[in-house]
Amino acid sequence: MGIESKYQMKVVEGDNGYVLEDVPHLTDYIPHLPTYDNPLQSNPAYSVVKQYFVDMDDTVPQKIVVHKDSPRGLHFRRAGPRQKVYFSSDDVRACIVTCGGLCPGLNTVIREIVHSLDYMYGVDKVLGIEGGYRGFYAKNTINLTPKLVDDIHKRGGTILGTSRGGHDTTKIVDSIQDHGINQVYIIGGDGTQKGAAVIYEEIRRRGLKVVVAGIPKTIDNDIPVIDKSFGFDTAVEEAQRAINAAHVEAQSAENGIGVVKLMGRYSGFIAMYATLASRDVDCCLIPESPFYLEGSGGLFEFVKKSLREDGHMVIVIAEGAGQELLAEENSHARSEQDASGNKLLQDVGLWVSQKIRDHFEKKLKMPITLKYIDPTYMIRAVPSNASDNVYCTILAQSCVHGAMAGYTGFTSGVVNGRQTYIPFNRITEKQNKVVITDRMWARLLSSTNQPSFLSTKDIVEVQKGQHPPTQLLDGDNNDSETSGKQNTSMA
Ligand SMILES: Nc1ncnc2c1ncn2[C@@H]1O[C@H](COP(=O)(O)OP(=O)(O)OP(=O)(O)O)[C@@H](O)[C@H]1O
Ligand SMILES: O=P(O)(O)OC[C@H]1O[C@](O)(CO)[C@@H](O)[C@@H]1O
Ligand SMILES: [Mg+2]
Repeated sequence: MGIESKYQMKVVEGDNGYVLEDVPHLTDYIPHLPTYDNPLQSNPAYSVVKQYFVDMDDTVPQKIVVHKDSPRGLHFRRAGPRQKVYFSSDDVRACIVTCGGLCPGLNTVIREIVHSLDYMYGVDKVLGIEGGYRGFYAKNTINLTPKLVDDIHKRGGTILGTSRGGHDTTKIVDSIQDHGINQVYIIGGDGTQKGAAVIYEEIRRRGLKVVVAGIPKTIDNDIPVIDKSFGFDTAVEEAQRAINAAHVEAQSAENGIGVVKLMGRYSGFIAMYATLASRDVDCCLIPESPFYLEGSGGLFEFVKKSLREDGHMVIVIAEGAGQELLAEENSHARSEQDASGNKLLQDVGLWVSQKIRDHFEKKLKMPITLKYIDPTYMIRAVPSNASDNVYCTILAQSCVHGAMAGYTGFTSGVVNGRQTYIPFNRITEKQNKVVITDRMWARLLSSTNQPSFLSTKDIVEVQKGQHPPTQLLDGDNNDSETSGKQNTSMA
């Protein structure tokens, strides 16, 4: 096996098409670093566990459904504690920062990093950076102790605060150096991980013995490679309350329609899973599946049919759905961005509700009762549920093991149910989206019986494999079962 560096990517190739996309290590740019026995060796909790330390050669495949002759494909380094560590406990000065929008579980991850560092590795110097990236240079720090963080997992939000924008690489790395920090734990979404990648590069350029480790956070579940992001399950669960309310309202009125808008800027995972979970939703609209209102196979026709058959209906719409329809109508509207450069979306829930009202009440003179529910921030401001708490704990522990072992420039993530270290580039190169030619979307369509909004021409082209490679119809999770996407709890 030979190692070559491609754009700071460590790629190891082996027999039968085996490829390991490895993560950087401090020794890649600082040779002859001293090592220490892992303190877990004398920790009563672990010393009796057989093979607790991860074998250096253990890797995790990205594709788990394979054919007899298919290449073994991409692998990631398996996460977990190593026999040797590259920091003595007394020397570690860690910091934790949370960036981007809120997500259930942020506090759990903070808690578990602090606890893991202290209880497993005897590290008691952990700084909390307040207010996201800009907190490195514009805010005070707080000392995070196991006692201080003991019950923060019961609260929503992040005790450190968060923000968008304000990523000044030089100032951030200067601050890391000034504080003598040598382990940086960065919790955030796709933007945050891009920021972490440039911090890592600058640290490496300066030749510092500082580990940069990311933990992916996003309720949109738009981070690629990993099975799912923490907080997603909680958000889907919380969304059920809004859907239930919409259903009750719709059921109790003549021609009742409940419209629920859920988060999901570019990826409709929350809407898709909330719909699949609920069974009360008749139509789910997501950014990846363009829809139309008028004519055969359109939304109005489906609403009319549902009202005629059931007397009521519930529509779930992801906030990023139908934005192209709104843009067509408001072509003069200025496109605005948030401080991180993310496009600010128009309220599609309000828009579609008004369109339905206009169509049925004004055009068809058919009375309807439409209730629009926008629980947007409610689904992400709650504390994480039990399964997300466990998930956050595992992610945090793995991240700490990797940092202590000297790995850097990595994100801690679960791939096919296994803990891995994934290079930043792989995490940031694209966004994870619902692929509407995947089985999962087909399952949803079969469950709601809603129109697919695809034209016959689209369907024929897809079947013939002639459809142009668009983000809407192509993805590397061509079969969500084979990619492990969202299937950690599925057989
Ligand atoms: N390309 C980039 N390079 C450096 N920093 C970035 C980049 N993109 C975003 N950031 C920084 O990362 C932080 C978070 O980014 P953003 O607001 O897009 O949220 P996010 O991490 O994607 O989370 P989410 O979208 O789930 O809320 C911000 O402080 C932003 O300045
Ligand atoms: O917190 P803000 O800036 O209002 O951003 C909201 C966005 O953040 C997210 O919750 C995560 O990216 C999106 O679903 C949503 O569009
Ligand atoms: Mg983002």
